Amino acid sequence: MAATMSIILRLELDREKGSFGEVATAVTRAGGDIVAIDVIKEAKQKTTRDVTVRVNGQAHADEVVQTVRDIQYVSVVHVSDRTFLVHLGGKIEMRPKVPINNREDLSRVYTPEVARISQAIYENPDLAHTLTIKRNTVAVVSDGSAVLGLGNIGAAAAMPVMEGKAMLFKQLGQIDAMPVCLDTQDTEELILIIKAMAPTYGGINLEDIASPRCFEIENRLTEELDIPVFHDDQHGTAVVIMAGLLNALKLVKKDIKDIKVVVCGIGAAGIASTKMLLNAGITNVIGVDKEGAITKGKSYAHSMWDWYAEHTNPHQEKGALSDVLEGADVFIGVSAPNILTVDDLKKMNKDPIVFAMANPNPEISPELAEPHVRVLATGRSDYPNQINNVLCFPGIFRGALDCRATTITENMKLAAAKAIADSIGEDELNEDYIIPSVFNKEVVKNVSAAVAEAANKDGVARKL
Ligand SMILES: NC(=O)c1ccc[n+]([C@@H]2O[C@H](COP(=O)([O-])OP(=O)(O)OC[C@H]3O[C@@H](n4cnc5c(N)ncnc54)[C@H](O)[C@@H]3O)[C@@H](O)[C@H]2O)c1
Ligand SMILES: O=C(O)C[C@H](O)C(=O)O
Ligand SMILES: [Mg+2]
Repeated sequence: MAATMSIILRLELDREKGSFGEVATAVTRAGGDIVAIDVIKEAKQKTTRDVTVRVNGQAHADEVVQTVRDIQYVSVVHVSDRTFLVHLGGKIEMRPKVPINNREDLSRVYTPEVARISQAIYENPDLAHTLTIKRNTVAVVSDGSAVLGLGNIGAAAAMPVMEGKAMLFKQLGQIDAMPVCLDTQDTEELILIIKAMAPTYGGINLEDIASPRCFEIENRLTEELDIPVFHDDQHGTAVVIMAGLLNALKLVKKDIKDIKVVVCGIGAAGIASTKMLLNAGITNVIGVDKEGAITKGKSYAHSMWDWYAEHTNPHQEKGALSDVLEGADVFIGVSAPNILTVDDLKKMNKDPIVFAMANPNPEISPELAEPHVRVLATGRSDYPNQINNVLCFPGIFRGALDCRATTITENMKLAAAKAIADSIGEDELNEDYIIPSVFNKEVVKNVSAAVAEAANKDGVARKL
C-alpha cells in the first residue's frame, strides 16, 4: 500500500497550440487528482502554471508526470514534492522571548548581568527550574537505530522524525522540545551523553532506539537522573494501545479478563504493550516475533524474551503467527509491513479487533482487512482510528513537567491511557471512533491532569 502524496508540476503551455484542458484530462486519466492550479506567469505566447496533484506514491507520481510530458506543446519545467518543500531548512526554529535592542537589554540578558543568574543557580541548583528553559524543555533523543519501521537509518536520517515530534510537543503540549540525534549506537556512550546533557532539560523523550538496547538505556537513565525519562516507542505506544483496547472492548462487549491477544513484534513497543496488557488483567497474551510464538523452554538471544516467555502464553501455543491467531480476539501488530493475511484474520474469534500499527505501512493494508474485522486501527493519520503515540507523549510530559515529576510511574501511564479512552463519550463510541483524534483539544488537557494527579498519589511530584 502506497501513501498518498502531493506533487506540484510547473508547466509551460503554448497558449495558442496547447490547452490546459488536455493536461487536466491526461492527469485525471492517469488517476491523479488535481487539487490546485496556480497561475505563475502569463505571457503572450506562454503561460506558466503550477498544478498540484494528489497521487498514490512515487511510482504513480512518475506515471502522472510522464503522461503530462507526453502532451505536445506542454513542457514540464520541474516537479516538486510538497512533503520535501515543507522540510526545506527543517521544520522548527528557536526564537528569543525578549528583544535585544540596546546596550541595556544586552547587559541584562547577557554579560554582565546574566552572571548574577548563573551565580544564583550555582548557589541553589533548584533555581534552574525557574530561571532557565529547563522547566518547559524536553530533549527528543534518538540514535537512529529503529526509526519508524524504516530500521537502522542513522542519526542524520532520524532528524526529520524528531523534528516532527518536537513540533507536536509544542503544538499539542506547549512544550519546547529539542531534537537531539546522536551519532553513536553504543549503549554506554548513549547513557553517558544523555546523562551529561540532562541539566538543560526537564525531561528526556527517548525515540526510535532499537530493542533490546533501549531497555538498558531507559532503565539506567531512570535510575540515575531526577527528571522523567520516557521511551516513547515503548510506553507511549503501550498507553495508546491500552486506550484503544479499552474502548474497542466496550464495543464488542468482551471482558478484558477473557480475551486472547496476539502481539506481533516483540521489540520496544511489543514488550511495553504486553506489560501494560498484563497489568490491566489480560492473562492470555501470546507474543510472536520472526521465529514464531515465544514459548518457555527455548533459549533466546536477548533476556527480555526470556522474561516474555515466563510471563505470557499460558497454554504454551507454538508455531507461526497464523497458527497462534486461531481463536484470538485481538491482534496487535508492532512489527513490519504486510505480514498479516486475510486468511489469518479469518482464523480469529468473532468480532476481531486488529491494531496494525507498523509505520509507515501497517501489518495488513486497511483495504484488505476492513471487511474481515470488527474494529481496525493503524498508526496512520489517513485512516480512521489512528493509534499513535502522539496521543500520549505531549500530555504525559505536560503533566510530568507541570508537577515536576522525578519519573513516570506505571500509575501515571495507566491514568494517561484511561484519560485518552475517556476522551470519547460512550454515545460517540463506534467502530471507526475508538480513539480520539490527535486534534482533539481535550486529550492533552485530560491526560496531563490525570498524569499529574497520579504523580502526586505516587509521591513523585515535586510541585503539588
Ligand atoms: N503506531 C505507533 O504509535 C507506533 C509506535 C511505536 C512503534 N510503531 C511501529 O511498530 C514497529 C516496531 O517498532 P519498535 O520501536 O518496537 O521496533 P523494534 O525494532 O524494537 O521491534 C520490532 C520487532 O518486530 C520484529 N519483527 C520484524 N519483522 C517481523 C515479522 N515479520 N514478524 C514478526 N516480528 C517481526 C523484530 O524482530 C523486532 O523484535 C515499527 O514499524 C514502528 O513504526 C508504531
Ligand atoms: O513516529 C510515529 O509516528 C510513531 C512511532 O513513534 C514510530 O516510531 O513509529
Ligand atoms: Mg517512534
